[in-house]
Amino acid sequence: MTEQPNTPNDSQPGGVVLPGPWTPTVDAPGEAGEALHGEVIDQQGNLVVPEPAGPPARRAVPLPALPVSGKEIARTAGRAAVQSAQGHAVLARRAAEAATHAAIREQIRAARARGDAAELAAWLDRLHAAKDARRQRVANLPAVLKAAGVSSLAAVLVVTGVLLTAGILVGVVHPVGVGWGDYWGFIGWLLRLLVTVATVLVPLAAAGVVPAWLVLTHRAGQAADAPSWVATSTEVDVDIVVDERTLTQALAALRIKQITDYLKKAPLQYVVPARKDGRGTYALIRLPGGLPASYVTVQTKRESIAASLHRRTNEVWLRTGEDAGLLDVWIADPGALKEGAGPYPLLTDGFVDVFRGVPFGRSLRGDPLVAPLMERNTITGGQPGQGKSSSARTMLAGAALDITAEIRIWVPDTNFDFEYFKPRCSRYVMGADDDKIRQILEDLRELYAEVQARGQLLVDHKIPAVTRKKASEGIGLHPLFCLLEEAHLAIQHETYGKEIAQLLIDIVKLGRKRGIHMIVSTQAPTKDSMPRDVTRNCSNGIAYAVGDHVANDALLGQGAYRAGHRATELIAGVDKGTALVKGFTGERSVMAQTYFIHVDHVPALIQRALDALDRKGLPVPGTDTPRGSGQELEARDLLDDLDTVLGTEVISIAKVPPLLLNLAPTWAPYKGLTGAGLVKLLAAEGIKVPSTGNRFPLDPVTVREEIGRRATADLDE
Ligand SMILES: Nc1ncnc2c1ncn2[C@@H]1O[C@H](COP(=O)(O)OP(=O)(O)OP(=O)(O)O)[C@@H](O)[C@H]1O
Repeated sequence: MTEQPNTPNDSQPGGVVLPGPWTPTVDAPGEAGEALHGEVIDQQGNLVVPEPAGPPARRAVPLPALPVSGKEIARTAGRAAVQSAQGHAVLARRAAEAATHAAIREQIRAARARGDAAELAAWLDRLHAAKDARRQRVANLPAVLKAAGVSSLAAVLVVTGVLLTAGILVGVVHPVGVGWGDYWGFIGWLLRLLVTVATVLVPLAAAGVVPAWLVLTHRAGQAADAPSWVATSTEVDVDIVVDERTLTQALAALRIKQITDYLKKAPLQYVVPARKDGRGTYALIRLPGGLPASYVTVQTKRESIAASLHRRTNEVWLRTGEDAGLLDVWIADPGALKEGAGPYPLLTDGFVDVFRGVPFGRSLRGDPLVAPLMERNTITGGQPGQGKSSSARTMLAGAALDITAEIRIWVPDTNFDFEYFKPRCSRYVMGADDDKIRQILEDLRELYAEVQARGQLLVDHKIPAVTRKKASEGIGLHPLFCLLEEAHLAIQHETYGKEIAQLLIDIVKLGRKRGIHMIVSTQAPTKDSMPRDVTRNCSNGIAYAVGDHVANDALLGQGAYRAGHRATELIAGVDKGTALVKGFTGERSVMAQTYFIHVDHVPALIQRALDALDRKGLPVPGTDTPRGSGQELEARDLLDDLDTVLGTEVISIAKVPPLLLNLAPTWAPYKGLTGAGLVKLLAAEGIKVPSTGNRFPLDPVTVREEIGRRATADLDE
C-alpha cells in the first residue's frame, strides 16, 4: 500500500517533529515539550501573543490653503446642521435594524445564497433565540415595572415614616422641649436644599446631553451624503464608510448600462451585505442584467471603484464569486497595508515541521499565512529592493528550524543576505566570479544526480512522493531546500548559464515529489532570464512590485494579469515587503505582507537549530556527504562522447544532438541541445564547424584530431 504524502509522523531521526503549521514548543523537537498547534510558547511555557497591530493610519490629504469666505463658513455650518439632521435618520434606521434583527436576517440570506445548510440552520436558531429572548423581556416588563413601582412607594413610605417619627420625638416627646416650629423649619430647609440642587443639576445635565446628542447625530450623519448646496471647497477628507450605499454608488459611477438601468427600478442585491472582515470590509453583490463580475474586476473599473471609495487601487479587491454574476468585494481600511505583518513568530522560540509549511506573513485581511513547501517549488521576483531576499530568508529560516531539513544556498552575486545561514547549509556558494558560478553548476549537477537517485528510492519504497514518515527514516529522502538567489545571473552566465538553466528545469520538474524544493529568486523573469519550464513548475509564486504583465504572469501564472491578479499595482518603494502570492491558500492569489527577519536576527535562529541537532548528536543534514561524492556524479567529456557516436563520415551538425542524447539520456547538457548550440559548444572546445551551404557539416576527423592534440599536450606538460 502506498502512503499519503505529507502525513506528519513522529518517527524521524533526531526525534519528534512536532505537528502544527510551525509548531513552536518549549524545546527542541523530540524533547520535553508538547506541541501546541499554531501557538508560540516562550521558554517559560507562556503563550506569546503577537503584538496587536495599531489602528490603521489615516492618510493625511494635503489641502491647498484657500481664503475662507463668509459663504464658506455659512456652508460649513449648514453642512454640520444637515449632517446632524441626517444622523437622526441614520440612528433611526439602525434602531429599526436592531428591532427587526436585521443583522441575523442578513446572515440567513447569505447562508441561503451560499447553499450552506448548516450555517443557515445555525442562524435560524439564533433568530428564534433572539425573538424568544425579546418576547420574554416584554412578558417580564409589567413585573419589572411593578417591582420598580413597589420599591419606589416603599422608599417614600420609609422616608416619610422616619421623618414623622423624628417629628414626634422632637416636637412632643423630647424632654428639653424643642418645639414643632423648629421641626417644620428643618423640613422646609431640607426641601429648599433639594430644590436648589435640582435647579443646578438639571440645566447642567441638559447642557451636556444636547451637545453630546448633536455630536452623536453629526457623526452618524457623516455616513450619508450631504446635499450639494452645503458643500464647501475646504472639506476635510473624511473616510468613506464602506457600506451597501457607498458600494452601490461606486458601482453606479462605473456607468455600466445594466447597473444604471437596474438602479432606476430597484436597489442592488447584496447576497452578503457589507460587513467588517479583518482589516477591511467584505460584501458579495449579485450583479444585475446578466452582467458578469469579470467585467467589473478589470483594472480600470477597479481604479474607478477605488477612487469612489477614497482608497488606493491595491486596497480594493474584486473577484468573481461562486457564479459568474456574483461580485466578491473586499475593501481594505485606509492604510491597512502599512500595518505590516508584525514580528516573525519564531524569532525567539519554536520549531517547525516543514510538511506543515512555514510561517510567511499575513494576508491583507490580517490572516496568518503559511508557505506550503513540500511537493512544490517557489519563484519569487520583483523590482530591486522590494523584499525578494527577505522573503527567501523567511522561508529558509522556517526550513532551518526543522532539524530534518537539508539546506543548500547559491548566491551568484556578492552579497551578505544569506551568510549567517552558512553553518546550517550543506552547500553554500556566494560570489559572482567564474569559479563561483562553475561551483554552482557543479552543485546543480550533483543535485540533479540526487534527484535521479531519489527517484529510484521512491520506486524501491513503492511510494509516489516523499512522506513525513519516509523523510524521517534516514534513507536519503529527507526534505531538501535549495535557493538560487538572483538566478538570472547564473542562468545568463556566458559559459555555464545554458547548462545551469537546463539543470534547473530538470530539477524543478522532477525534484518536488522527491522531497526537493527549489526557490528561485530573480528580478523580472523574462524568457531569457528564466526558462518558462522553470516558472511553469513553480506552484508557489511570490510577486513583489513588477513593471509589466510579462513578469507578472511569469510569477503568478499565465493569465493572472488579465484576471486582475496584478503585482503591477504594487508601488516600488512604497509597498516594500508586500507581495501578491499564489499557491499559499485556496485563492488564486492573495496579497501578503511578509514577516521581516533582519539579517542580524538570523544567527540566533540558526544557533537554535544547531543546538537542537547537537542535543540529538546529529550532524547538520547533508554535511556528512562530501561534495560530489556519495551519488553517481556524472562527468562527461563532449569530445569523447562525439568520438563514440560519430562514424567516419562527415555529418550535418543538426543530426548530432540526438546521437549524444541517445548515448547519455540523463545528462542535462544534452537535453534540448540543438545543432546551433553544439556549434557553440564546439567553438568553446576550439573546433570551428564551417557553415558550408548552411548545413554546418561536422567532420569526425576534426574532432579526433583535437582529442589527439590534447592528449599530446598533456604528455608535453
Ligand atoms: N517584509 C518586510 N517588511 C518590512 N521591510 C522590508 C520587508 N522586506 C524587505 N524590507 C525592506 O526592504 C529592504 C530590501 O529588501 P530585500 O533586500 O529583501 O529586497 P530585494 O528585493 O531582495 O532587493 P535586491 O533585488 O536589491 O536584492 C530591506 O532591507 C528592508 O528594509
